[in-house]
Amino acid sequence: MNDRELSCNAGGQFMDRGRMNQNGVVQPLLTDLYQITMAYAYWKSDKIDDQAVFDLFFRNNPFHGEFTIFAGLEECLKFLDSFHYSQSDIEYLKQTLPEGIENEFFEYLGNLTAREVTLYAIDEGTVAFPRVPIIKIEGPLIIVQILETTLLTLVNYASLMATNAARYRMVAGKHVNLLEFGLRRAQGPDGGLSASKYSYTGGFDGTSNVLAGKLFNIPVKGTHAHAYITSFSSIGELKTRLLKHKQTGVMEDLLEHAVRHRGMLSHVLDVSTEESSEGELAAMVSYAIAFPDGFMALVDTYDVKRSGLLNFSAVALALNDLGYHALGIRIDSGDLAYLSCLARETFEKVAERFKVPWFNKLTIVASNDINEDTILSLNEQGHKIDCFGIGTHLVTCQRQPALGCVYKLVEINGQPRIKLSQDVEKVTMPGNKNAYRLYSADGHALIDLLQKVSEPPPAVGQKVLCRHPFQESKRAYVIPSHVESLYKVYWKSGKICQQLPTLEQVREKVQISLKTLRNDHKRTLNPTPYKVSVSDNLYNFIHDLWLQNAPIGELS
Ligand SMILES: Nc1ncnc2c1ncn2[C@@H]1O[C@H](COP(=O)(O)OP(=O)(O)OP(=O)(O)O)[C@@H](O)[C@H]1O
Ligand SMILES: O=P(O)(O)OC[C@H]1O[C@H](OP(=O)(O)OP(=O)(O)O)[C@H](O)[C@@H]1O
Ligand SMILES: O=C(O)c1cccnc1
Ligand SMILES: [Mg+2]
Repeated sequence: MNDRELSCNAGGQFMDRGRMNQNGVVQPLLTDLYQITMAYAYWKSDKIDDQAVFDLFFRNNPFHGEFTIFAGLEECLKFLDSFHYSQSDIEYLKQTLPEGIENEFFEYLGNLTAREVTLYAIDEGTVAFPRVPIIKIEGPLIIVQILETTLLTLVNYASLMATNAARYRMVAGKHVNLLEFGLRRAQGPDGGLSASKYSYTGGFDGTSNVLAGKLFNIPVKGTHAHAYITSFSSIGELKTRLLKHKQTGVMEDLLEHAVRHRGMLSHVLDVSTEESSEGELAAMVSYAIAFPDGFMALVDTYDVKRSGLLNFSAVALALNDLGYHALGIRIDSGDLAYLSCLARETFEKVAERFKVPWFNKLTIVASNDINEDTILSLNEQGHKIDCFGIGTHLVTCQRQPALGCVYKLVEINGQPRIKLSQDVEKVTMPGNKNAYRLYSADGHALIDLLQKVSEPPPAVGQKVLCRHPFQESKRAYVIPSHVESLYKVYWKSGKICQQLPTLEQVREKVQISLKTLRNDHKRTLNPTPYKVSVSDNLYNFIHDLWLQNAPIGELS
């Protein structure tokens, strides 16, 4: 990937020197104004040396599921690495912030970096659960506060998208190809690029988005649109019919071969050539001449049975005469179960009748408003689809458009902080915590456990009391066969401190991590919630602090 081009292409007008490694729109001013006004107020009240700990976590899994895939970490680290306000940022803030802000504050901002920040995170691509912070950040209050919005925007959609894609992969199974076709429907250009990147992370095989292919090294794939077929209305419009034989190099008339096969096929397939579209035949011939080794045709423009499959088979057999193998078809409307079975039957008939066994293996791509439920339903009905092209519902995350990660202050100057709420679900877990995943002997994740950092980590083979964070009666003893400490230090003293995995490795991690989850946590209908717990010590600490902070009402 050429990082400089990434910046130029994706947000060139905003790019400053030193921000070469990331989409150019990701920069310190990509934040909410209140982070900067708070920074001034903190600064004015002499809080510049205060040390804070913030947790970044979500409260509910998306898509009525019981897991989330954590994604976006690498972008967060690049953001920390390049964090500084440029001269023009400072000029803009001077004009924009309310009058009366002291000039020394702007000098302070101009020198601000993320050097004194420490960021802990779980590995990108790992399954994550509600309330277990996926990122924990420590450092000077002003800078860690300022990072809130940008880190959230980098994690929220990335994780939502990777989770959505992983869910599509789970219902489609390992052997079906999944292509992301959503750029035209995505939430703007940047949403489109992120969608392509994180759907690949979540388990898609490729994208139609060419820039995403170039920037992230994702396989780019595609077929053609109905416009190509409808741009031809008769064979008379074909300006060239000639194609070089792959082996002999002799130029031959591809149309002539196709018309001859079409006549024979009409008997084999029991459809009349009269009813099929001549324009469609012409379009397919011309496309085959352009891509003789990659011929993939859209067959639903007029009528899949009466026209598309007949014309496709005729052109594919014509290509075969000239030494080429077609790739397959795409169906973009109608009953995809029925039509894919019809297409496969057609190919099997042609394979047998014309002695072309590879016809059995032609790829059938299906598209058209596909979502998780459509795939589940197609699976139930039985279908012969090898590849789904999925756009709108994947990239817009139609079933749940936001993940809802939040960023909460949990400790300041060594003192825990708690945010109370009428809604117990929204009460924050105070203090600086560590997170562990406890595994059973068969390798499945049993429970996540949060503890105070001062507590010793749980040990293999030793009984640990795991408590529900808020419901006193819910607790369990767990004897782990394996204990995973979930946090690694990813950023410290101005440096990325771990070898960052490639996108490919994060994609693999997703599948490995999902395998550690029991199937009942992953099923689509009424999945079992995965347990997230706190140690006895942390439980008591939370509840004491809660009581200390909750005002006592008076009735009169
Ligand atoms: N066998 C099937 N089972 C369940 N859903 C299906 C099946 N076949 C197709 N679908 C879905 O049904 C919807 C059909 O869309 P729609 O009603 O727009 O019809 P269409 O086939 O696209 O018609 P048109 O030719 O007018 O575009 C799509 O969302 C598609 O993914
Ligand atoms: O359906 P999606 O999951 O979003 O997948 C992408 C869609 O984009 C293309 O056509 P487009 O929708 O632009 O036009 P069409 O519906 O008229 O084919 C393609 O043919 C798919 O139908
Ligand atoms: O290549 C395709 O078939 C494609 C690409 C984008 C949208 N719909 C289809
Ligand atoms: Mg469509």
